[in-house]
Amino acid sequence: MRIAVTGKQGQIVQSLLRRGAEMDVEISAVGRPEMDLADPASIAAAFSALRPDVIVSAAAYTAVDKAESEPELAFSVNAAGAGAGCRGFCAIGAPVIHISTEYVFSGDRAFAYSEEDATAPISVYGRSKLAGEEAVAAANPNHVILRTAWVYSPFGANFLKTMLRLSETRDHLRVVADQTGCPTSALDIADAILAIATRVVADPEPSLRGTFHLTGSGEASWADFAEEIFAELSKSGGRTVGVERIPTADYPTPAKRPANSRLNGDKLARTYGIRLPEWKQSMAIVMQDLLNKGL
Ligand SMILES: NC(=O)C1=CN([C@@H]2O[C@H](COP(=O)(O)OP(=O)(O)OC[C@H]3O[C@@H](n4cnc5c(N)ncnc54)[C@H](OP(=O)(O)O)[C@@H]3O)[C@@H](O)[C@H]2O)C=CC1
Ligand SMILES: Cc1cn([C@H]2C[C@H](O)[C@@H](COP(=O)(O)OP(=O)(O)O[C@H]3O[C@@H](C)C(=O)[C@@H](O)[C@H]3O)O2)c(=O)[nH]c1=O
Repeated sequence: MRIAVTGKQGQIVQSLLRRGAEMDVEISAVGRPEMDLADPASIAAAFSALRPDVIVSAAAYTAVDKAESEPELAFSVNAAGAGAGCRGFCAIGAPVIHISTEYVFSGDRAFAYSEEDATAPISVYGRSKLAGEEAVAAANPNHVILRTAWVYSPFGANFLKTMLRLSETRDHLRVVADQTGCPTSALDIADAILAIATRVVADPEPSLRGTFHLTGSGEASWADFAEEIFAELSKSGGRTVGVERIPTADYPTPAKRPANSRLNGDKLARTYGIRLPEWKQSMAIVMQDLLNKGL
């Protein structure tokens, strides 16, 4: 199976490339400078040379706070760019697996969100990703949209690496405790993408298409996540860092985040038999990876 993925340095791209190398799957990463999602002409040109069996649409404008002051760029990459990319993919005839986010929801409800729940994004990033889902679905009926959340990995920028970096200069951090979700390892997402790709390439069954939720199992607040990171760090002989649990109101940011970021993964479990491991288990693996590299 040949896979093309958009983006080069992103967490999910890098995780897919690692898993692809381990499992001997051919994966081509297509991204800047040759392919810029803000430049539709570059998308068509980049894909005309490729003949993948499946495309993973993983590139996105992911700077949640910055998007509030750059809405045009966020929309051109996450909505118009994602849609233009998928029209190109559709011409190739390949199915597309598009990655989206729980930030398409408002976070106002008390339970984990299902695929049928109404979307109502509260940030520019969330609105641009929702517009991207709509553009992808309109461009290519042969699609799987995977909504995930709170992604971390040994690669790129993420909350886990931010906590480790900040802990180098501080023995105490203030972290919000009233937003709940589930931390999700990009390596686990890569495993799921490869399993889903294998199925959609081989089987035209309509129920394998559509929107699915995919996060680590269990739940946490950002403060729980930070405490677990520092517990792992200290277990490995590293620094001791205290976490002060604070309300969102005490950590003002340009973009609003959903109070409830939890996603219900039952549909994916039912359809594909995929459920990701408990988040603490996966986090320990990523921490070990980073600590082995001396980070
Ligand atoms: N991070 C998270 O917590 C979550 C992420 N998601 C979604 O998952 C997907 C992957 O996220 P993640 O791996 O964390 O992303 P990263 O922020 O790690 O990387 C973003 C990727 O998008 C590429 N990119 C950004 N702008 C452009 C552009 N104009 N043209 C081409 N490529 C571009 C980057 O390119 P380059 O290689 O040049 O740097 C990079 O490869 C995204 O769709 C995101 O919305 C969903 C839920 C949670
Ligand atoms: C650095 C820091 C953040 N926080 C809070 C702010 C915020 O509410 C929360 C997470 O902050 P971040 O900016 O790292 O996370 P954020 O960029 O909002 O993460 C999101 O990224 C996009 C791409 C997604 O799709 C989402 O699923 C989600 O993972 O932690 C603290 O409370 N203390 C701190 O020291």
